[in-house]
Amino acid sequence: MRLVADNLAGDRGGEPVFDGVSFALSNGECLIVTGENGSGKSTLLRIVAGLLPASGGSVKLEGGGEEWPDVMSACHHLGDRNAMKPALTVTENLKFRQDFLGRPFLSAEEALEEVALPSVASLPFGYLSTGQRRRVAIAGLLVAFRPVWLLDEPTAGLDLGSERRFAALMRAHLEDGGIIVAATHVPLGIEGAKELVMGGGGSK
Ligand SMILES: Nc1ncnc2c1ncn2[C@@H]1O[C@H](COP(=O)(O)OP(=O)(O)OP(=O)(O)O)[C@@H](O)[C@H]1O
Repeated sequence: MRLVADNLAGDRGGEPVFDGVSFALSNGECLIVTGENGSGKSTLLRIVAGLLPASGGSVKLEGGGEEWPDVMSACHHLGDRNAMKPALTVTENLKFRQDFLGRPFLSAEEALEEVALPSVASLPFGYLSTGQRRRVAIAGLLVAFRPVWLLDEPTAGLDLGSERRFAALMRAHLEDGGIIVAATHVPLGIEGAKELVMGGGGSK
C-alpha cells in the first residue's frame, strides 16, 4: 500500500495556503509535517483525509484493494477537536465510534488500558481534562482498524508519560505496516520518519 501526494495545493477561504507538496509513503513509513503557525499543516491533513478539496494536484492510496479503495476509507483523522460527544460517557463514545466506523480492533476497555485511563470509562467525555480528552481520542484510533493515521498535533496537552505511551502506540502501528502522517511542533519519538517542512523546503 502507498499513500501518494502529487503536487498538492490547498487554499482556505479562497486564499492559497500551500502548493507543490509531494510525498510517497509505503507500509511502515511515517511523515512528520512541521512548519510555522498558519503554514497549512492542518489544511494539508484535512485535504489528505478528504475533508477538504485540494485546489491542485492529487492524493491517492495505491494498493488498498477493494477493502481500502481510497484514503478516506482507509484513514483515521485525529483533529484538534477530538470528535467526541461531551454528554456521552467515554465508553459510550468509543463504542459508538467502533460501531459507526466498523472493522473493530481493540475493545473500548482495552483501548482505555492502552492510554492508561480505565478510571474515566464511565465519566461523560465533557468532564475530562484537556489531556484526558486527547488520550481518549487516541484510544479512538484503536477501537476501529484503519491503516492510515492522520494526526494533527497529536501530543497537544499530553503529559510526559502519555507522550511516551503514544509514541509506543505509533511505533506499533508502523511495525504492523500502518502509515502515519503527523503534524507537530514537537518531536514525536519516531526514528527514521520522513519530514515535510511547510512554508519552505520540501520532503526529505
Ligand atoms: N476555515 C477557514 N477559513 C479561512 N481561512 C482559514 C480557515 N481555516 C484556516 N484558515 C487559514 O489557513 C491558513 C492555514 O491554517 P492551518 O490551520 O492549516 O495552519 P497550521 O500550519 O496547521 O497552523 P498551526 O501551527 O497554528 O496549527 C491560516 O492562515 C489560517 O488562518
